[in-house]
Amino acid sequence: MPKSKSKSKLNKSMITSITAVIELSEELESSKCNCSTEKLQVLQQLNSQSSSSSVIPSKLKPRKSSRKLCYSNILSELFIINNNKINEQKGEIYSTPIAKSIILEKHETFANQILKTFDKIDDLPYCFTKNNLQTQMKYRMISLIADPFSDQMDRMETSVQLKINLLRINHIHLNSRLPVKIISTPIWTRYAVHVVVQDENTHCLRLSIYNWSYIMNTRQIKSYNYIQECLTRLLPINSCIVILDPWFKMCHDGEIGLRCESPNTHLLMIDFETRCSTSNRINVDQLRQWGNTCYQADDNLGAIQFYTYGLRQIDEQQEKELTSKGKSIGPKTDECEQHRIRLLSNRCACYLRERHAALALADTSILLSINELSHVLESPKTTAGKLLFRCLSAHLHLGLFDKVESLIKSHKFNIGLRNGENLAAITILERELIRLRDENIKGRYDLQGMLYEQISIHKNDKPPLMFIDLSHYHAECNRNDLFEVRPCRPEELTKNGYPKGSYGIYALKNIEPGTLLIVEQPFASIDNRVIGEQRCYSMNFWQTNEKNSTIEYCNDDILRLLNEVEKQLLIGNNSWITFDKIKLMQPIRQWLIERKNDNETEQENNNDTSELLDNDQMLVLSKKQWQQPFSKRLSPPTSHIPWRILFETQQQNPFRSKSTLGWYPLGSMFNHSCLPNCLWYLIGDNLFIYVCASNIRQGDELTISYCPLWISSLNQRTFQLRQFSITSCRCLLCSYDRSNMPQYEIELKKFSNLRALSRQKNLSCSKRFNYIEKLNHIYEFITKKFRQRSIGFINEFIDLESISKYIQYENNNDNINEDKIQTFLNEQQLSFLQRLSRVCRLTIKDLPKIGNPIFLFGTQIELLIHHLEHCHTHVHTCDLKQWNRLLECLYEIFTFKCHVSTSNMQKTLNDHKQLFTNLLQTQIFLQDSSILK
Ligand SMILES: C[S@@+](CC[C@H](N)C(=O)[O-])C[C@H]1O[C@@H](n2cnc3c(N)ncnc32)[C@H](O)[C@@H]1O
Repeated sequence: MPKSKSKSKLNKSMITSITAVIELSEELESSKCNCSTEKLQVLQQLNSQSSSSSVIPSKLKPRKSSRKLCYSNILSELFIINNNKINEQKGEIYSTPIAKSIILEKHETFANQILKTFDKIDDLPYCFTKNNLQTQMKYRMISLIADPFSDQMDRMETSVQLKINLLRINHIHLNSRLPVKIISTPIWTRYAVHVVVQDENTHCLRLSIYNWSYIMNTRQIKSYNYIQECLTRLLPINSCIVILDPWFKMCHDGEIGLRCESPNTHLLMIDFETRCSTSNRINVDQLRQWGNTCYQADDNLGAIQFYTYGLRQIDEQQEKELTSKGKSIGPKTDECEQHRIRLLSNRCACYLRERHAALALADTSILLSINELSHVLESPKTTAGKLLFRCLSAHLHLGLFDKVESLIKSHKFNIGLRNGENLAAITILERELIRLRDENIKGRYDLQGMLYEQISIHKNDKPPLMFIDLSHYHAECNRNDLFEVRPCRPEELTKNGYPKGSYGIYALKNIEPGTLLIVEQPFASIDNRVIGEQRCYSMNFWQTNEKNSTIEYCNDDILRLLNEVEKQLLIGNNSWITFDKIKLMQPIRQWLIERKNDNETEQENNNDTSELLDNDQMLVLSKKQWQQPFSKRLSPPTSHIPWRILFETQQQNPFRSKSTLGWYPLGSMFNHSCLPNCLWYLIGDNLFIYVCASNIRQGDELTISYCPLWISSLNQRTFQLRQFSITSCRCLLCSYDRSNMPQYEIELKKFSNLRALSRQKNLSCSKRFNYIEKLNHIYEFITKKFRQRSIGFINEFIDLESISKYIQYENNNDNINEDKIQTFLNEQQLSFLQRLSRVCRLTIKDLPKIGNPIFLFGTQIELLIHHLEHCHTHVHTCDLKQWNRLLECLYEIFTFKCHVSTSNMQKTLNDHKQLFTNLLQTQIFLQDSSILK
């Protein structure tokens, strides 16, 4: 494509984006939808044939990761918040509240408008919601306590009671409470629930509840109907709630209302809680049914809550009966026990689905504590059978393989397991037990099988239920005999440019390439493919610096993952083990240390001690302390953690694949290097990290790459690393590249410009060839000029090869350069192995011992395989054998010895081909630069 044409096309697309943004902005401004703090806007309808990308401005499309916008000025305009209005009214007391009828009428109009919007969404392909994360960054808190309700009750008791006409506008009333009654049906927009509330004086206000775990999208995406059902259970008309630290504000739409940013900590569902815990209001059966409804919708947090209410009611009933009979301990009634077993079994299923195996095991422990099981097994057969399996699964998930084996063999389990339908299941269980043991103890995984499964799962397939579908479940593996997680020493911090207080992973021994280090299951994860099919995109933005108004934004999937993190914490809060898992992740760890320092400083000040521990000493002390797990009975050092800290943790998280985004606490202790010695990939949501470089000596740091491998441009790598808060990487590659600036970058830029030109469609063969010759010239130049670089220009090598291959298969209609082209291609082919060896820093004498196997990881090996398959006649038989040995060795390393290659050349080639085809389809760290392939 000629330069001018491509430029005009670019301009055109920019104009489209800007126009659409302005249109959107204007629509937002003039919207009649006055009752909402967020306004739903629908972009013009696509005609059914046109692709989404032609209409949605590219800048509006959700990004895979959070990054700075180049259109920040336009967006600043678009998102301008009417601060003036807010400031005008700051602090004023709302002494004459607006009439109830007006508020209710507005609410109804809004409800109708929202309904229409939801209707419209079914017809319209895309819809955008703007979502300002500023308030979440400031006010949203994540609860870390076991019983949030009693914590809220405690806070309520010590707070001052307020009424609506005593509230100050734009003010957060700390240490206060506002008891209110629900007087309208709640309305759900995608981010908030709006409802009208009334105080004891019958004064009314709109209350907007944001970030409510009951209805938020987590790993599960909740349907509109399901959310409506939840809301009728949670906020029925006339029910009472208490708002803690009420925030009364002028909203963006000019309306005055209450805003609750952190309902899990600030909204006391007093009526809901009483209804669920008092047996004469809602009975155990009803609670179980509500739990089952949640469970069917895969809302396991909701289900756990209802089953727990049910169990509590049974306990209370029993206690009451016992005290009324004057007995301290007496026989439990059969009916009660049946109820209890059912509830425990169901709750256990939820815990297993959410991978809280320890909690699941606690729920099944009733089975282990009963000596004579026949009594339990008299309960409906299916319940008892299920509970037995759940008990075994919980043990399996915890890696207690020997225990599972002995339980299966034990007499008491046999009664329940060896009958009819259970027999088949037990056979499967016994088989999977062998596999899981191999995975956990020997680190042997069927990688190719797992990858294949991953690509063959259809996008809309629901993930299998883990406790039944054991074949999809994989054990964790942790070779902590080979490495340690420890704070970096001062000299390591300086050398690598890591921030103060950084941790890293260090080898405890010399480690061979192809050694598996960890297979980790996520703390929380989401399937990020689902979101691509959602019709509603939101622009989640926040200002990093209020003075210069830099606007950043992130994708919906990041918010969904953070909601999932919160959900995991809420589920696991009754055992501190859950928070314990993430407390070492950098931003969380630092926050805890800062808090500890603050608290101690405060204490010291109070004690009037002027002598403070110096900072470094404090860090060392704190680190030791954080490394120890919290005792089960002790609470974490803090009852709430700001959501912002979780957000920052996510900003440093490199672990995502084409299908999954997750938190891996151990994996996230690895630091980055552009020339790493370890590789990682996600298969499903299992994270694999293994050593792939040679020469790892005891004490060496083990590193991974956070960005795609083999990007030659230092600028590009720096840009990518910035999203992980790494401003200037000091690895070997970056240091070398930086020392050769600016020429280094200029030459690469020349290469990439020419590459773009050579990839244009509809070029004549000779023109394309012209570009290829120039490309080759630059490639040769940089290869020589920067020969001291630890690794050659792999991506440029791949590009050149694939463009040359393209020309080989292209119809050459102008015969001008035919001979020249053919000669060039022949030479390229003949010199391929030599050039590959040069770029991957292999020397023939090294064969089959590879200098550094990691250099061959990527599309370059695909090219090698292609070459050996199609051009083997050019290769000397003796050399061919050596290359085959090299490939065999590499295959073992890349699959960390899970798959052994045979000396059958064709098989080795096929194995590699399959592995890399599958990795390319599932991972994002391998760039498929061969676009013309
Ligand atoms: C996923 S964490 C890695 C573990 C972390 N060092 C810790 O102390 O827990 C990522 C963070 O580590 C630091 N980091 C990792 N690799 C780095 C590098 N090559 N240069 C500078 N900082 C790095 C950055 O602060 C980054 O945001």
